[in-house]
Amino acid sequence: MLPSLPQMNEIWQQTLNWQPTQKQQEQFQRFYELILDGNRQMNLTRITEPVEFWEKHLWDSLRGVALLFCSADGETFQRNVSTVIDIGTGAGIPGIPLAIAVTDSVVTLLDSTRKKINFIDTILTRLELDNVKTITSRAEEIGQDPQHRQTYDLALVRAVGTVTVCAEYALPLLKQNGLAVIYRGNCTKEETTSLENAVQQLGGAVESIEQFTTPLSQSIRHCIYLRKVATTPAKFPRAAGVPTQKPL
Ligand SMILES: C[S@@+](CC[C@H](N)C(=O)[O-])C[C@H]1O[C@@H](n2cnc3c(N)ncnc32)[C@H](O)[C@@H]1O
Repeated sequence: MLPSLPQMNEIWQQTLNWQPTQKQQEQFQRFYELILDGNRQMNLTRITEPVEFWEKHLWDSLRGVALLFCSADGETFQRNVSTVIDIGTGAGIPGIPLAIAVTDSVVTLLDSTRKKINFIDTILTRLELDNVKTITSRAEEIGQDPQHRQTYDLALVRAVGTVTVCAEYALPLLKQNGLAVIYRGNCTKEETTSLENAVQQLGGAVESIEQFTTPLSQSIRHCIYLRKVATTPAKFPRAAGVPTQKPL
């Protein structure tokens, strides 16, 4: 018998002022089971224990986009988030938890590894998700493709590279005033300084850096929020591999 994810409704309520419906809870469970199953063929995640999966994958994914949920006084912080891209999605994290929770957003999952996108394509129907699109490509390539460049309201990047690399991947894809969320464990002063310099070149600004503690293991996490404040110069993103080899 496959292990069951915990419900954790109280924690969802306290941290996001939101609780999954029965259907969403079932979708989270199915996502978890499909990942455990997929893990037998390829390396999708090392986090397989149900409580840890809930906290490190599901809760962490949605905590980073807390601004999409209603605050305690009923206000939604940011309403116009219809197009979302998850850059370097791997097994669909954080994009699939977001697509399950926020059904009126269309979430594009991007990864350069065809095997991972093929896996996601096979699970989307079983998750009953019709608000998800997938692309096998590199962020450097679609960032220069007019069909994608400057078309997204929100870009998410988790565990893909250094903060400046993530900024170079995300900012070209955002519409004016769009928001990038870079999920991090740590965030050092040196990283913040190099990030400030990089985002200026990319037409962005560091809006905020949030530190928070995870609700069960009490680990420290950071989310860096970048706002697109100007057009990104045409030379960014640079050719495939250059952002990592020569970070801004
Ligand atoms: C460590 S995994 C993180 C997966 C997921 N975001 C998570 O948090 O579990 C990094 C993923 O980014 C993808 N990736 C790395 N560089 C990329 C690029 N330039 N464009 C698109 N995907 C990239 C890799 O193929 C890999 O699946």
